[in-house]
Amino acid sequence: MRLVLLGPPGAGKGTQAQRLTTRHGIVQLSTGDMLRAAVAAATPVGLKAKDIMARGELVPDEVVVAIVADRIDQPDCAKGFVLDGFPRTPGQAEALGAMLTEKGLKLDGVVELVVDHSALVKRIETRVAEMTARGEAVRADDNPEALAKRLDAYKAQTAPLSEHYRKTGLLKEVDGMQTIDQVTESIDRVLGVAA
Ligand SMILES: Nc1ncnc2c1ncn2[C@@H]1O[C@H](COP(=O)(O)OP(=O)(O)O)[C@@H](O)[C@H]1O
Repeated sequence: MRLVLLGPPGAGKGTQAQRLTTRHGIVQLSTGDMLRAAVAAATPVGLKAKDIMARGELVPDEVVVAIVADRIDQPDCAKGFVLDGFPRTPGQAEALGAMLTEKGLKLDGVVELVVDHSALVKRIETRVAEMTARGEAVRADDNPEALAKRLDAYKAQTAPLSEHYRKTGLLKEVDGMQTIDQVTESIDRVLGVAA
């Protein structure tokens, strides 16, 4: 199964992607996690991405596309994957389409977690408070200024992808305001798969 998870920051993509991996034996490809790993390891990509990410802006398409292209060639992706945080721009969606066509693969679905934007700020504040309480490091972009930018970037560059995938018949919308378990059930339902 090859899936894309769409949804704004704080929509719960990471949580649901994780659940999809354990339930369906596919791998989670989170460009956010891959980029944060590159920043932590101070690789050339990490050095390029660090400040852009901390500001809440988008890393250039060619950087992210190259990372994903390398990753989906790895053997563990053969059984399928769920892309979390990619594609995020029309250019990335086009690059993904080309990449898959070239490999003779296709997407099975694009699941959009539909959430109330006013709830997102609260969710991210809660995530920060919980991580701080556990003594974990908080993400550099989990602050009000960067979050506002991430939401703006989503609205301007990522939200148009819903329309694109609706036209191709791949889009499946799920109410992301339900409980975590209910969202998981709804995803299984729209995909027509049982856990
Ligand atoms: N596909 C992508 N294209 C460009 N930048 C990306 C992409 N994925 C992640 N990033 C960078 O990493 C940051 C964090 O991404 P992510 O972990 O998916 O966070 P969230 O969905 O919570 O905003 C983004 O704000 C952006 O700077």
